[in-house]
Amino acid sequence: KPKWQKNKLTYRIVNYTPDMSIPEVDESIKKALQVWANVTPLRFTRINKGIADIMISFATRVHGDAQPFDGPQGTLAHAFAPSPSSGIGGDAHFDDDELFTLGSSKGPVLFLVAAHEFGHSLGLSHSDVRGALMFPTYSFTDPDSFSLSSDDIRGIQSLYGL
Ligand SMILES: CN1c2ccc([C@H]3CN(Cc4ccccc4)C(=O)CO3)cc2CS1(=O)=O
Ligand SMILES: [Zn+2]
Ligand SMILES: [Zn+2]
Repeated sequence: KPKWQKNKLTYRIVNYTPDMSIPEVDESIKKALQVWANVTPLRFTRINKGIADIMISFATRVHGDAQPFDGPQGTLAHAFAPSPSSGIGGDAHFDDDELFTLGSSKGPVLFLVAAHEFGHSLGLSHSDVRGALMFPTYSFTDPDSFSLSSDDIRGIQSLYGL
Protein backbone atom coordinates (compact mmCIF):
# COMPACT_ATOMS: atom_id res chain seq x y z
CA LYS A 1 0.00 0.00 0.00
CA PRO A 2 1.59 3.29 -1.02
CA LYS A 3 2.05 5.69 1.86
CA TRP A 4 3.93 8.90 2.54
CA GLN A 5 7.49 8.33 3.76
CA LYS A 6 7.37 11.48 5.92
CA ASN A 7 5.00 12.79 8.57
CA LYS A 8 5.21 16.48 7.73
CA LEU A 9 3.10 17.16 4.66
CA THR A 10 2.23 20.38 2.87
CA TYR A 11 -1.05 21.32 1.23
CA ARG A 12 -2.11 24.13 -1.10
CA ILE A 13 -5.60 25.30 -1.98
CA VAL A 14 -5.00 26.12 -5.64
CA ASN A 15 -8.43 27.61 -6.41
CA TYR A 16 -11.85 28.08 -4.82
CA THR A 17 -15.47 27.08 -5.42
CA PRO A 18 -18.02 29.90 -5.81
CA ASP A 19 -20.34 27.97 -3.46
CA MET A 20 -18.70 29.08 -0.23
CA SER A 21 -16.59 31.96 1.07
CA ILE A 22 -12.81 31.69 1.04
CA PRO A 23 -12.59 31.46 4.85
CA GLU A 24 -15.29 28.73 4.83
CA VAL A 25 -13.30 26.68 2.32
CA ASP A 26 -10.03 27.27 4.20
CA GLU A 27 -11.63 26.17 7.47
CA SER A 28 -13.33 23.10 5.92
CA ILE A 29 -10.02 21.91 4.44
CA LYS A 30 -8.09 22.58 7.63
CA LYS A 31 -10.66 20.67 9.73
CA ALA A 32 -10.68 17.77 7.28
CA LEU A 33 -6.89 17.36 7.52
CA GLN A 34 -7.07 17.69 11.31
CA VAL A 35 -9.35 14.64 11.39
CA TRP A 36 -6.40 12.50 10.29
CA ALA A 37 -3.74 14.43 12.23
CA ASN A 38 -5.71 13.71 15.42
CA VAL A 39 -5.06 9.96 15.16
CA THR A 40 -1.59 9.81 13.52
CA PRO A 41 1.85 11.48 13.72
CA LEU A 42 0.93 13.29 10.46
CA ARG A 43 1.10 17.10 10.48
CA PHE A 44 -0.12 19.40 7.70
CA THR A 45 1.28 22.81 6.79
CA ARG A 46 -0.40 25.12 4.29
CA ILE A 47 1.60 26.78 1.51
CA ASN A 48 0.18 29.32 -0.92
CA LYS A 49 2.47 28.92 -3.92
CA GLY A 50 4.65 26.24 -5.49
CA ILE A 51 4.06 22.52 -5.36
CA ALA A 52 2.58 21.04 -2.19
CA ASP A 53 2.32 17.33 -1.39
CA ILE A 54 -1.48 17.66 -1.42
CA MET A 55 -2.65 20.06 -4.16
CA ILE A 56 -6.35 20.84 -3.66
CA SER A 57 -8.46 22.20 -6.51
CA PHE A 58 -12.03 22.57 -7.79
CA ALA A 59 -12.80 21.58 -11.38
CA THR A 60 -15.53 20.35 -13.71
CA ARG A 61 -15.68 17.74 -16.48
CA VAL A 62 -12.29 17.24 -18.26
CA HIS A 63 -9.68 18.89 -16.03
CA GLY A 64 -6.25 17.60 -16.95
CA ASP A 65 -6.14 14.10 -15.55
CA ALA A 66 -7.55 10.79 -16.77
CA GLN A 67 -10.69 11.08 -14.63
CA PRO A 68 -13.06 13.74 -15.99
CA PHE A 69 -15.89 14.67 -13.64
CA ASP A 70 -19.49 13.76 -14.42
CA GLY A 71 -21.52 16.92 -13.78
CA PRO A 72 -23.99 17.28 -10.91
CA GLN A 73 -24.43 14.29 -8.54
CA GLY A 74 -22.51 11.04 -8.95
CA THR A 75 -18.86 11.57 -8.21
CA LEU A 76 -18.34 14.46 -5.81
CA ALA A 77 -14.54 14.41 -5.80
CA HIS A 78 -11.53 12.17 -6.22
CA ALA A 79 -8.02 11.98 -4.82
CA PHE A 80 -4.80 10.20 -5.73
CA ALA A 81 -2.91 7.79 -3.50
CA PRO A 82 0.58 8.77 -2.36
CA SER A 83 3.15 8.08 -5.05
CA PRO A 84 6.94 8.48 -4.83
CA SER A 85 7.14 9.18 -8.56
CA SER A 86 4.06 11.01 -9.82
CA GLY A 87 3.39 14.56 -8.80
CA ILE A 88 -0.36 14.01 -8.75
CA GLY A 89 -0.03 11.58 -5.84
CA GLY A 90 -1.93 12.94 -2.84
CA ASP A 91 -3.78 15.57 -4.85
CA ALA A 92 -7.53 16.05 -4.29
CA HIS A 93 -9.97 17.39 -6.89
CA PHE A 94 -13.51 18.50 -6.09
CA ASP A 95 -16.27 18.47 -8.70
CA ASP A 96 -17.51 22.03 -8.90
CA ASP A 97 -20.71 20.94 -10.57
CA GLU A 98 -21.73 19.99 -7.03
CA LEU A 99 -23.03 22.56 -4.57
CA PHE A 100 -20.57 22.34 -1.68
CA THR A 101 -21.86 23.55 1.65
CA LEU A 102 -20.63 24.34 5.14
CA GLY A 103 -23.15 22.06 6.81
CA SER A 104 -26.55 22.26 5.22
CA SER A 105 -28.11 19.25 3.62
CA LYS A 106 -28.66 21.35 0.47
CA GLY A 107 -25.50 19.88 -0.96
CA PRO A 108 -22.49 17.82 0.08
CA VAL A 109 -20.64 19.21 3.07
CA LEU A 110 -17.16 20.16 1.87
CA PHE A 111 -15.57 19.24 5.21
CA LEU A 112 -17.00 15.70 5.04
CA VAL A 113 -16.11 15.09 1.40
CA ALA A 114 -12.62 16.51 1.95
CA ALA A 115 -12.03 14.34 5.02
CA HIS A 116 -12.97 11.30 2.92
CA GLU A 117 -10.76 12.38 0.01
CA PHE A 118 -7.78 13.05 2.26
CA GLY A 119 -8.11 9.46 3.45
CA HIS A 120 -7.34 8.49 -0.15
CA SER A 121 -4.57 11.14 -0.34
CA LEU A 122 -2.94 9.37 2.61
CA GLY A 123 -3.25 5.89 1.12
CA LEU A 124 -6.61 4.54 2.31
CA SER A 125 -9.03 2.75 0.01
CA HIS A 126 -12.75 2.32 0.54
CA SER A 127 -14.20 0.60 3.58
CA ASP A 128 -17.14 -1.78 3.52
CA VAL A 129 -18.13 -0.69 7.01
CA ARG A 130 -21.31 1.38 6.80
CA GLY A 131 -20.72 4.46 8.93
CA ALA A 132 -17.01 4.58 8.15
CA LEU A 133 -15.70 7.80 6.65
CA MET A 134 -14.10 5.72 3.92
CA PHE A 135 -17.38 4.07 2.96
CA PRO A 136 -17.83 4.78 -0.76
CA THR A 137 -21.14 6.60 -0.68
CA TYR A 138 -21.81 9.94 0.97
CA SER A 139 -24.47 10.35 3.59
CA PHE A 140 -25.02 13.68 5.27
CA THR A 141 -24.01 13.80 8.92
CA ASP A 142 -23.93 16.89 11.10
CA PRO A 143 -20.31 18.05 10.80
CA ASP A 144 -20.33 19.06 14.46
CA SER A 145 -21.07 15.50 15.55
CA PHE A 146 -18.68 13.89 13.09
CA SER A 147 -16.18 11.32 14.34
CA LEU A 148 -13.97 8.77 12.69
CA SER A 149 -15.12 5.16 12.91
CA SER A 150 -12.84 2.57 14.47
CA ASP A 151 -12.41 1.10 10.99
CA ASP A 152 -11.02 4.43 9.70
CA ILE A 153 -8.68 4.68 12.70
CA ARG A 154 -7.50 1.09 12.29
CA GLY A 155 -6.84 1.74 8.59
CA ILE A 156 -4.87 4.94 8.97
CA GLN A 157 -2.90 3.70 11.99
CA SER A 158 -1.94 0.55 10.08
CA LEU A 159 -0.17 2.91 7.68
CA TYR A 160 1.20 5.65 9.96
CA GLY A 161 0.95 4.44 13.54
CA LEU A 162 -0.59 6.63 16.21
C1 LIG B 1 -18.60 11.71 5.18
N1 LIG B 1 -18.71 10.59 4.31
C2 LIG B 1 -18.33 10.58 2.99
C3 LIG B 1 -17.90 11.66 2.26
C4 LIG B 1 -17.63 11.49 0.91
C5 LIG B 1 -17.77 10.26 0.33
C6 LIG B 1 -17.46 10.11 -1.14
C7 LIG B 1 -18.71 9.81 -1.95
N2 LIG B 1 -18.57 10.12 -3.32
C8 LIG B 1 -19.66 9.81 -4.23
C9 LIG B 1 -19.59 8.40 -4.65
C10 LIG B 1 -20.77 7.69 -4.67
C11 LIG B 1 -20.74 6.34 -5.04
C12 LIG B 1 -19.56 5.74 -5.40
C13 LIG B 1 -18.38 6.47 -5.37
C14 LIG B 1 -18.39 7.82 -5.00
C15 LIG B 1 -17.51 10.78 -3.83
O1 LIG B 1 -17.42 10.99 -5.03
C16 LIG B 1 -16.47 11.28 -2.92
O2 LIG B 1 -16.87 11.34 -1.59
C17 LIG B 1 -18.17 9.18 1.06
C18 LIG B 1 -18.45 9.34 2.39
C19 LIG B 1 -18.89 8.30 3.37
S1 LIG B 1 -19.49 9.27 4.67
O3 LIG B 1 -19.11 8.84 5.95
O4 LIG B 1 -20.86 9.59 4.45
ZN1 LIG C 1 -9.10 15.07 -11.18
ZN1 LIG D 1 -13.70 7.55 -1.96
